[in-house]
Amino acid sequence: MPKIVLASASVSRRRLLESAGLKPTIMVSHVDEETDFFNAMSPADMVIALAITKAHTIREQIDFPAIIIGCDSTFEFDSKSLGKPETPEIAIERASRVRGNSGLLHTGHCIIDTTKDKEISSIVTTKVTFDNMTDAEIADYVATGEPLHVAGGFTLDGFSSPFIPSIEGDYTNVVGISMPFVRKAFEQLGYSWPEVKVMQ
Ligand SMILES: Nc1nc2c(ncn2[C@@H]2O[C@H](COP(=O)(O)OP(=O)(O)OP(=O)(O)O)[C@@H](O)[C@H]2O)c(=O)[nH]1
Repeated sequence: MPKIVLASASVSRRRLLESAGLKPTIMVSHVDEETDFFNAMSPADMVIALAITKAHTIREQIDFPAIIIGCDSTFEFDSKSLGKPETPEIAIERASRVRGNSGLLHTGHCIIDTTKDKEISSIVTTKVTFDNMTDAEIADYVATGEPLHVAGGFTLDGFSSPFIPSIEGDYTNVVGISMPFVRKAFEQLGYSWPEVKVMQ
């Protein structure tokens, strides 16, 4: 039985898999995402390219039967990709722009079955709508530090949840990995969900 390997440093992704009963082995790809090559792509193309790169980077490092899952998320607003804000100033500027508006949270997924040499890659997109946050609410939210390290600078399941009245599409996709997509991908690879849950 192959191991499930999550090619990600994301605690949110690990938690999503584990809370659905999966037992992933974590292997961080350390892929450099901030290159001109990726930044020149559209938001949707970038997350697929990065998910594939992360999964293949780990593919080259392992010699045991595995199903490798690579992901990348970004928030598309005004046709631009808003990744992790990294600084409070950028986080405040972004929140001021997206308040009262909607954007698209794209997550690229790449799933490689090394035992069958098969690979499934796809993007899942969720529309996220923000309430009108006051300047004080934005400052208070950014001061938590949480938005600095997440795509788009918001957390649907964290401190910004009071400011997101609606989403259209998959909730888990926003948090970091689309679990309905993962289940379908495993089915396409020939594994039932109960089988997947005993892989480790
Ligand atoms: N909990 C939570 N995390 C979010 C949300 N939106 C984005 N993220 C996280 O933001 C991060 C997006 O950055 P990525 O570059 O895709 O992933 P990473 O965390 O750098 O980890 P790698 O896969 O190793 O690159 C991921 O960890 C997502 O789980 C959200 O609403 N809730």
